[in-house]
Amino acid sequence: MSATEQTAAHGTLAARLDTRRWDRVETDLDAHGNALLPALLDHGECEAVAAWYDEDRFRSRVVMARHGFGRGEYQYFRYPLPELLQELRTRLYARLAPLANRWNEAMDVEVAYPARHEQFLQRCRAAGQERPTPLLLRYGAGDYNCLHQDLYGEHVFPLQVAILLSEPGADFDGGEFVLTEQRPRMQSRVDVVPLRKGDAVVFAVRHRPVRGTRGTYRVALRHGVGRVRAGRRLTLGVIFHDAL
Ligand SMILES: O=C(O)CCC(=O)C(=O)O
Ligand SMILES: [Fe+2]
Repeated sequence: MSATEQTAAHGTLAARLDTRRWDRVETDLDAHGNALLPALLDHGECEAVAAWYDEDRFRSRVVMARHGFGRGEYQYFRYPLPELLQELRTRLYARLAPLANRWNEAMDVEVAYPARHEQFLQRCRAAGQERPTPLLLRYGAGDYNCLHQDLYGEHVFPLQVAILLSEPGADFDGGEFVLTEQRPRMQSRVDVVPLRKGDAVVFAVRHRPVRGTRGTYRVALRHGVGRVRAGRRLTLGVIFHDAL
C-alpha cells in the first residue's frame, strides 16, 4: 500500500486532527508541559517517513557525538518539505498557536503568534531565520540524545512535536523520550513519555507557566532520549520556528 492509500485508510490528516480532543491536549500541556497525541501517523506512514532518511531531502546532517549532543545522527529537511510534513507543520501550528499565546500572556512575554504558520515564518525570515528546522533523527544501539532545547534564534514558538516512527519492544529497546523541568529553587523533575510507533508528543520548547501560590512563574524544560539498548529508533521532529 502506498503512503497515500495508508492515509486514506486512516482518514486524512486534517480529519484525524479535527477529531482530536484539543481541550484535553491543552489540559495536559497546562498541567505537565507535554501531551501525548496517540496514533498521529499510521504504521505505513511511519515507515514511509523513516525511509526518507536515506533519500536526498536534507540540507544538513549532524553526527551528534561530534558536537557533544549525544550519540546518533539527524538530518534537517530542506525546503520544500515533503507534503505530509508540510501539512503536519502547518496544521499543528494552527492548533497550538492559541495555547502559545495564552502561555506567553501568563508568563508576561509580549510576543503574540499569528494564526497561520506562514505568517510566523515570515517573521522568522525577516530576522534571518530562514533555514528549515524539521528533522529526522536516527539512533542505533548505544545511542542517546542529551537533554537540550531546540532554540535557533530570537524567534521561538514555545511548543514543538516529536513523532516516534519505530515500535518499542519490536524495532528497539530503551530509547525513552524524557523531559526535565527545572523549577526555581527546586530540584529537577523528570517525565518519561511512553510513546508507541506513530504516537506524537507535544511539549514545551523552553519554558512553561506554572501557577503557584504567589502568581505564575516560569519553569524551564529540556528534552532528550535515554540510551537505546538494542535495535534502531527513528523520530520525526517538528519545530515551528526556523533557524538562522
Ligand atoms: O528522538 C527523539 O525522540 C527526540 C527528538 C528531538 O530532540 C526533537 O524532536 O527535537
Ligand atoms: Fe530536540
